[in-house]
Amino acid sequence: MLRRRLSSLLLRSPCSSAVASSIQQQHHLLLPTHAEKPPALNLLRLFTSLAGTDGDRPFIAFVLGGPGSGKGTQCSRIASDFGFSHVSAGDLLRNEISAGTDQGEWILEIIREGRIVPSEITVELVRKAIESSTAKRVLIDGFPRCEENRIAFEKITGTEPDLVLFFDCPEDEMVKRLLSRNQGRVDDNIETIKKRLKVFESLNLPVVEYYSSRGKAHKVINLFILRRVSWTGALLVPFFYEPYLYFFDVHFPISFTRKQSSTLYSRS
Ligand SMILES: Nc1ncnc2c1ncn2[C@@H]1O[C@H](COP(=O)(O)OP(=O)(O)O)[C@@H](O)[C@H]1O
Ligand SMILES: O=c1ccn([C@@H]2O[C@H](COP(=O)(O)OP(=O)(O)O)[C@@H](O)[C@H]2O)c(=O)[nH]1
Ligand SMILES: [Mg+2]
Repeated sequence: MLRRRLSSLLLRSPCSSAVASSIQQQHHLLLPTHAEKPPALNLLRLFTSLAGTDGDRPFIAFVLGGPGSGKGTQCSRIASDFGFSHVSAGDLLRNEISAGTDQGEWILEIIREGRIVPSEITVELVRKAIESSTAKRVLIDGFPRCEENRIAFEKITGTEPDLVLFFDCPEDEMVKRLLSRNQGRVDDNIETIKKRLKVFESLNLPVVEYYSSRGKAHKVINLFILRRVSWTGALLVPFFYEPYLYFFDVHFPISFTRKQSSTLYSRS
């Protein structure tokens, strides 16, 4: 309750809109002119709305972003605050490994090498998780990882996501976070991280771009900006120190070309 009140204050705060508009300006040049841009989406309004509560299937949001961009952290928060079910594709795969299933060993090797597990495995795991969830709204964290995943999911389930959130975060920040994540993961070492970043850029960004061209993807600027600002001692309150990015009301359509997106990512 307190969190929601704080967040609505934050949404209205001049500080957040100033930072938002400066970020928007910063990225403005990267955005090509599209005749029809999807309307900006108020994430908080969406999370608290009744979207997805009256159909035969849940409201589905894909949550994409580079490794370490904060998908898992923020999904847990959104799920507990707004009643979403949180389906993490990576966790589903890791469960297979720890359950010692036939395919577990093979999955472990793929994850260790930072590659993408074949669609027939992941789509099935994600599909079952969605089906067994009783929630009206589901966050699918870290899937689809590539166009092939996306096409297989849409074909097998006959479903498209209602929304795609793209967590934007510079590479150096992602690397720093992964190296200090301390979850004992076989893929959080610098060699595998480099491979994962390459896979993200070459295979996962096209999925974001696909949904962006269909007006479904929305970029969420990562809180690292607020964290940096906060160290400057600007008008900030303690809860800014928490990685609480989804309340930071910056959301605008993503529409950048591959070349432009790599510029974005290679910026330090
Ligand atoms: N906005 C943030 N600012 C700083 N650290 C963060 C932020 N979001 C997540 N983290 C930290 O970064 C690491 C990676 O986050 P995680 O949510 O696991 O990312 P992903 O699921 O995208 O790989 C975790 O240790 C998490 O605590
Ligand atoms: O749909 C998916 C999700 C994950 N992975 C594999 O699982 C690893 C870890 O995924 P997770 O989403 O947990 O990593 P994160 O991006 O959250 O750090 C990835 O690098 C891939 O090797 C995959 O192949 N397909
Ligand atoms: Mg994760």
